[in-house]
Amino acid sequence: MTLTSLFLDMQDKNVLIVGTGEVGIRRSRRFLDTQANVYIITKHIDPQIKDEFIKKGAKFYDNTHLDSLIKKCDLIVAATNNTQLNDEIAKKAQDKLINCASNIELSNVIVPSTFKIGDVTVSLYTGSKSPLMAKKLRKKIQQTITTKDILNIKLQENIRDTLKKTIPQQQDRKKFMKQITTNSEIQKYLDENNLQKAEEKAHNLLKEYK
Ligand SMILES: C[C@@]1(CC(=O)O)c2cc3[nH]c(cc4nc(cc5[nH]c(cc(n2)[C@H]1CCC(=O)O)[C@@](C)(CC(=O)O)[C@@H]5CCC(=O)O)C(CC(=O)O)=C4CCC(=O)O)c(CCC(=O)O)c3CC(=O)O
Ligand SMILES: NC(=O)C1=CN([C@@H]2O[C@H](COP(=O)(O)OP(=O)(O)OC[C@H]3O[C@@H](n4cnc5c(N)ncnc54)[C@H](O)[C@@H]3O)[C@@H](O)[C@H]2O)C=CC1
Repeated sequence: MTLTSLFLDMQDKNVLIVGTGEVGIRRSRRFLDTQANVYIITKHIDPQIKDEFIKKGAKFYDNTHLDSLIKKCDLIVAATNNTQLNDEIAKKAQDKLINCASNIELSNVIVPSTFKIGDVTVSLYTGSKSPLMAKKLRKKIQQTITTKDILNIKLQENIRDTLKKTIPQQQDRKKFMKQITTNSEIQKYLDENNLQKAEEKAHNLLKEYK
């Protein structure tokens, strides 16, 4: 296993997408949403999608700019339906971050199946064995994360700031945090979607703790 999972901050990074079929469009949207500088080489694109992407800051080019854009960019996505061309692009970009949609062997970046709910991002990968199962598992996992989980995260975010100022030892802060996730009154408030009451109770517990 030579892969590890990371979250990259793509803001202001230069990303080149070659090809604007299903995959190229999907990848373009994904990187535009991270506020990367997205450069797109296209032969043909739906004018409505082109407008949407230009509004989000994308810049469009034809094939003659391929070499100079590879040089300029940090991450390259080869997503044409010409697999030979994708391979050539990937080989030229071996010292960059490269996602070759048609050849995993030439990729050093995998685009996982991803969803975001509240402050949680889940990304999963089936080892290039089954993108369809990745999609199915994504939906399955999506259903298991509840509003209450998201509220627990918000509660901990709020209480962590106060804890760092009031409880000096990290191990003690951890103990207190665990207490919050198991306190039945707090959890009942979160069941009722009442974050404010849960916070009040947590702050009261903190006062008692000291
Ligand atoms: C290696 C990888 C690429 C990479 O990282 O660049 C890759 C490769 C390939 N996928 C192919 C096909 C399909 N891909 C999808 C869908 C997704 N594919 C995605 C990721 C990945 N796909 C990476 C591995 C992820 C993993 O293993 O977990 C997802 C998760 C993320 C995303 O793309 O945004 C997204 C689901 C998003 C979601 O909804 O969650 C569907 C389903 C559909 O379209 O509905 C099909 C048709 C069914 C099928 O063919 O299986 C083919 C062509 C095969 C052929 O020619 O026959 C190749 C190339 C090859 O296998 O050679
Ligand atoms: N990684 C993934 O999730 C998936 C990968 N694939 C693979 O990725 C590749 C792309 O798949 P799709 O987007 O579904 O194909 P598609 O057929 O929808 O789109 C291919 C695009 O490449 C463009 N193109 C072809 N030659 C070009 C050139 N010289 N310069 C610029 N653009 C060019 C075409 O105009 C077209 O818009 C295929 O090789 C396919 O096997 C397919 C499905 C999913």
